[in-house]
Amino acid sequence: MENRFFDAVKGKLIISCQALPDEPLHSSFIMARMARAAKMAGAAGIRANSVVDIQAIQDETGLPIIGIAKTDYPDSDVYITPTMKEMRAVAATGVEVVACQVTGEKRPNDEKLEDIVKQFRDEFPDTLLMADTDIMENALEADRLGFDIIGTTMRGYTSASKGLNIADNDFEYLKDLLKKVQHPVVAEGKIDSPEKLKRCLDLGCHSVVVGGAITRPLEIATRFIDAIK
Ligand SMILES: CC(=O)N[C@H](C=O)[C@@H](O)[C@H](O)[C@H](O)COP(=O)(O)O
Repeated sequence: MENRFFDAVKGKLIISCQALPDEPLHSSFIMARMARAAKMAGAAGIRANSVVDIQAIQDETGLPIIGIAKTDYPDSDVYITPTMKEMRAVAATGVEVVACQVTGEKRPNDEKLEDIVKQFRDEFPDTLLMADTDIMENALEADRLGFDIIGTTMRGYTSASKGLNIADNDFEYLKDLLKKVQHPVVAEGKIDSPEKLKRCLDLGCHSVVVGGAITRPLEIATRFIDAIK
């Protein structure tokens, strides 16, 4: 089966529609409506968390989806689709891409990333794999392991990348990453303005994911409130 993802999103915007249980909009119904708005605005794809949200968004939009399952385990800091169990559940929805965290940290149950990739390829040969990375070392490891897409999702969110922002020094890190990896790069994480989206595409990213700046009203409202504090 041909995977439509790369053609569909090339040079375009993917909108992440996510709300965890502790967020005000937590609801598959609401996420599907968010995705409807994203599609109406012209988004080429959606990124979504959890099997139920993914299914609701598939029904609502028919757009290609990057699927994840955020899951906390007591023995690991890796939470984005951390084990083969979540990878399987997400892939079984029929999403075009499954993304998982690649940040060099120990995974739950001591699962090894290399084994997960092999197993996933065996079970889901038509589904693309995206690596949610934080620093160059881990992005290069994902590239070496054959991930189809190198994402910058975790930059600034791990101890190794604390305090860093993808936009630092006019996207210096992204420029370097684009030179060093073989697989297409999808910029994601803290891209919070149309200008930054455009810059990432101009630099050569295959596509860009924007989330909170579009779909998290609490985050958007807080930026306004902070301006008058
Ligand atoms: C670090 C982490 O858990 N990131 C998550 C990954 O799926 C989402 O919470 C983000 O919203 C998504 O990556 C898009 O990024 P931003 O919302 O910054 O545009």
